[in-house]
Amino acid sequence: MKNSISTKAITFKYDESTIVDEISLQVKSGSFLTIIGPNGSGKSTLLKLIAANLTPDEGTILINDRQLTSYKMKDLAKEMAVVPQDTNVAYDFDVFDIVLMGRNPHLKRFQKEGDADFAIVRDAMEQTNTWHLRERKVNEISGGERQRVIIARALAQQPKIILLDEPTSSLDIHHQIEVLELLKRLNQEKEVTIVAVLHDMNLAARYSQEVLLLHVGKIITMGKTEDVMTVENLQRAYKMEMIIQRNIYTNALEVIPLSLSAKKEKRTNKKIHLVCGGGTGKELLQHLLEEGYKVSMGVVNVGDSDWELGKLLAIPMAEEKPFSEISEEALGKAEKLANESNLSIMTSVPIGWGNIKNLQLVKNQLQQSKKVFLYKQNLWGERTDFTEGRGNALIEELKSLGLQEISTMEELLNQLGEYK
Ligand SMILES: Nc1ncnc2c1ncn2[C@@H]1O[C@H](COP(=O)(O)OP(=O)(O)OP(=O)(O)O)[C@@H](O)[C@H]1O
Repeated sequence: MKNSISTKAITFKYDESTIVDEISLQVKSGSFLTIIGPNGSGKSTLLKLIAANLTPDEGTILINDRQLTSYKMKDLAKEMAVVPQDTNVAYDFDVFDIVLMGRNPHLKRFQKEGDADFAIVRDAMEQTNTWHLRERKVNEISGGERQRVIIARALAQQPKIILLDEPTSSLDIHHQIEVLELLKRLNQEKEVTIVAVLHDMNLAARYSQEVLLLHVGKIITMGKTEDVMTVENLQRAYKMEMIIQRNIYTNALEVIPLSLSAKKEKRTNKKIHLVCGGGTGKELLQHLLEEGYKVSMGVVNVGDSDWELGKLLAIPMAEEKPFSEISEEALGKAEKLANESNLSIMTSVPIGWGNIKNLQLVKNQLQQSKKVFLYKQNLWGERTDFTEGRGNALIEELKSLGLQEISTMEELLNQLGEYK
């Protein structure tokens, strides 16, 4: 398959600062590539170089296997349309006329637009949901409406390649999806090559087949979305902790940022063991990690939502098979983790015959004079004991052994502060 875009070691400097640093890349014809990277990494500059709005200091750019510099502007506009980040328009034309300008590259000198051109313009405006704006002045519509008008103009150009710089930045969630679905359709049905700068990594993962990750003017990696969007790659570029999972509805990769490294100065060697389950530990786990504690968990059942988060965060866990009673082996592992911790916290996990042995674990900790807090969340009302009273009776016994009940996160974190 031939390349739509090919750059060879392009470098661009503003004054003495190198903004794009010897970038070589190939975009195959019919690809949907998104460019991601932190602020100032050079995404817009790279796009402007490919769009011929800027000229590289070094290196060459080919568009459809032909030197970019050899194109006349009009010929280039037949091959490639550009939707810039800034969609302000210098002249106050009607919206319809702005979109009609997209037909200019296809007209001969002094040739007037014909019915076919008007039909193409109408179609482009309908696809971008802008037809109703046609008689409005382009600078008297909202930023999001104008963004869609400029996309309509790009469609009217009927190019083989569309470059877009943050095409969804001013759009509400409905129009974001509408525009991206439209780009996906153009890509799949008309084989238009799409290259878009997107800040939203989740949209990038959902719509593009390929991702280019840029960092201080260099490519960290470029390739299939799954290969690029890994915790390791994204952490290198964005310098923060995150988890990546598949969205249960779209099955697309989803990045969930965790504000952990912000609190590095809080790091402590104190360990806390969490006895939780059924999602009762998720919020607490995140707070504990943010406060710098090392956390272990268990016993939790495999597949449980606390277990899932623990897995994603590589938390040491004592685990048991799904829907199974806690085995001696799993209990032993949890005991070991709890023994290695400075203290334990039990959440308001409902007690059933499957997990009642976790109370034994708590009892053992208390009997060794170790501190154990009961975080009383009141998530389930009074329905937390499914063992005909055995669980509640055990909890009363644990309280008499020193289990300390706390009912707010704030108070719990304050109390833990004493153990730092
Ligand atoms: N006209 C300019 N003159 C001087 N420096 C510039 C100019 N335009 C951009 N820069 C600098 O070039 C670097 C890259 O900018 P660019 O807009 O390409 O980054 P970006 O990755 O698109 O960022 P963002 O995510 O914030 O849009 C930045 O440090 C920016 O300050």
